[in-house]
Amino acid sequence: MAKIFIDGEAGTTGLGIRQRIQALPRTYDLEILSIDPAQRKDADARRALLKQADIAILCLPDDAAREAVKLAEGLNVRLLDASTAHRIAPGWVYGLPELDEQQGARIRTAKYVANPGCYSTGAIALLHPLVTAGLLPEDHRVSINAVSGYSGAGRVAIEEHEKNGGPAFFLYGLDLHHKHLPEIRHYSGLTHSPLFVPSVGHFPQGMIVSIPLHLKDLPGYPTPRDLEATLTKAYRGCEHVLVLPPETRLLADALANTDRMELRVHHNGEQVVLTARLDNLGKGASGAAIQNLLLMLGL
Ligand SMILES: NC(=O)C1=CN([C@@H]2O[C@H](COP(=O)(O)OP(=O)(O)OC[C@H]3O[C@@H](n4cnc5c(N)ncnc54)[C@H](OP(=O)(O)O)[C@@H]3O)[C@@H](O)[C@H]2O)C=CC1
Ligand SMILES: CC(=O)N[C@@H](CCC(=O)OP(=O)(O)O)C(=O)O
Repeated sequence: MAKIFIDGEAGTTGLGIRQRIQALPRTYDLEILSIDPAQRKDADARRALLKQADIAILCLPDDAAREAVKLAEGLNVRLLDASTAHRIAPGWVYGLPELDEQQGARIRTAKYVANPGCYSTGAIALLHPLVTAGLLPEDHRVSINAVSGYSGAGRVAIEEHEKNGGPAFFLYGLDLHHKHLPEIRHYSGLTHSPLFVPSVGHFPQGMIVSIPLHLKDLPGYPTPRDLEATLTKAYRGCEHVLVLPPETRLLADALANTDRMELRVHHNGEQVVLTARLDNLGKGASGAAIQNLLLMLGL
């Protein structure tokens, strides 16, 4: 039986992971080690559970995640970190199994796996295959727009939205230094940091990441079909990522409570908008963590 400790189990991501583990078939034989809620921030109590666990999933703010890694030093436990702390850190494997054909195998044997950011999952899934195929030059200057459900900002924001009605819609990250940019740049293969404008709508779960491109600016003037065919080939056989035909209207929360992501190439022949739709708490967080956990366990 594999023992799993979810550090930060009571938070938004932690809760989603616990519910998903509990819903897995019993034959997977997983045991969740839970901490006494009164001791959830006590370093000794956390280390004691890290010592017993085969895998610990860190669902903590970045500083607390870094602290957990220190607490686990010298122990046999493998770590899956949902925070932003280790996404491009040396020695950590990026937990996006669909990144390329080897990524699943890298995750399977890794001691340290970093779960991707929600926006990053959509952006990298759209950009990486196009850069790899040479359709998008590495030094192309890319803009990314995105909207997330309010659960993306954690428990305190959820309470604010649900108690006070919350704002209908807002842009944020307007200093243009969003915390996901380093991983987006690193794993998409771009040499320039994209211009990224995230936003939040007054709906709990869901996300659309969209990337506009002028095809005439790309080498060889590719067609929308070239882009779609490249994405389709990259994700053939992937259970959680689907490349689908364009739509005229895309609802941001249509995949709420699923662990899927849908990619589309919308176009008018000369201009395209690539879109990734997902649940920020599903493929954008807890669903991805379960995918990684099962890979790490060889299940
Ligand atoms: N929400 C999302 O869509 C996504 C979130 N993430 C990442 O997952 C991590 C958790 O986020 P989220 O679940 O939204 O956040 P929440 O605020 O909902 O939950 C964080 C949890 O961590 C606990 N905690 C805080 N400090 C410590 C500590 N020092 N030791 C132990 N426990 C601690 C909190 O307890 P208390 O509330 O009592 O302080 C809370 O239970 C973050 O790094 C976030 O960036 C990743 C992908 C998406
Ligand atoms: C709506 C909202 O605020 N979203 C968060 C990102 C979600 C998240 O916490 O992502 P990671 O921890 O995986 O990086 C933000 O923009 O900071």
